[in-house]
Amino acid sequence: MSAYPFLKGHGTENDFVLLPDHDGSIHGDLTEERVRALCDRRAGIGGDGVMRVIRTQALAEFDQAVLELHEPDPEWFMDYRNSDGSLSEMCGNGIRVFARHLAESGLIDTSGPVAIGTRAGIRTVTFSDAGEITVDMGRPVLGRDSEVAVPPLAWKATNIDMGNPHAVAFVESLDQAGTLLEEPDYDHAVYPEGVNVEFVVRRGSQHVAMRVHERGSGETRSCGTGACAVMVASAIKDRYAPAGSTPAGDVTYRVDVPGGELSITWTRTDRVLLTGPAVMVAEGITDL
Ligand SMILES: N[C@@H](CCC[C@H](N)C(=O)O)C(=O)O
Repeated sequence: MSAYPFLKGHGTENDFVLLPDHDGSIHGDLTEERVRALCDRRAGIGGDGVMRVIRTQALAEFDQAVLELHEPDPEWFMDYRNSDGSLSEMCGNGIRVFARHLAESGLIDTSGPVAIGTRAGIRTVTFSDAGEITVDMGRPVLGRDSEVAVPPLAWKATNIDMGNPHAVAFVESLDQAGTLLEEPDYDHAVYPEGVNVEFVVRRGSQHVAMRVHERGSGETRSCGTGACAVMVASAIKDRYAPAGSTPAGDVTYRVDVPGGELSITWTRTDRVLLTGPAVMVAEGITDL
């Protein structure tokens, strides 16, 4: 069995195992079963997901094809997998941790914006002097609203795609979501690929708090794409932008998650900018 280097990091306690695989040689070894073993919090390293750090030139055909739809060609690609081994298109906390790792390893120049490839397309990250990282998460796409339920309770859910699917439910109290040990019920016709479900309460003006049940990982302490979906749904509800339109001016919300706090701006040019911390906590060797 080969030995592979790994790193561990988190963004607002949404935690990840990173596998540097610059030339793509471990691709075939990273089975769903191995991802599950790496993410196991008792028998493995533990994490909400695994990110393979690979040069885009070394990507397999499918992911190459995704990136060819987007310009310019980024040097690095975030190959994200949930803790159950399933692939996801995008991870807002993960991409900051991914960028932090590239920066700390001297693999990117952090004096300007850095483009990173994902299955949702290219995302650009910017480093601030204060140590936080801002990700241009692209445009929010609104879909058909539906209902989510934690029986016996059910709520109307706003459908927002941030590169991956989200159902945002405004609740009276975050406790209403219960233990979230089970996946909330959702409309499979609206979300045939599954969905991340966010529960939101208002905390103040342009300030909300959320819990999330992530597709493929269960309840996590934070979700960057989820926080962006929550911000957009809240801004629409607060009439900063009529549904299907953009805000008249840039609008910023604070989004509290169980693992910390994120700041999100929806610009009048329809970009969603996610700002938050990214921390590396460990590194070592694994046989996968
Ligand atoms: N935690 C992430 C999202 C990870 C992927 C998600 N579970 C999915 O399957 O879409 C984030 O910070 O955005």
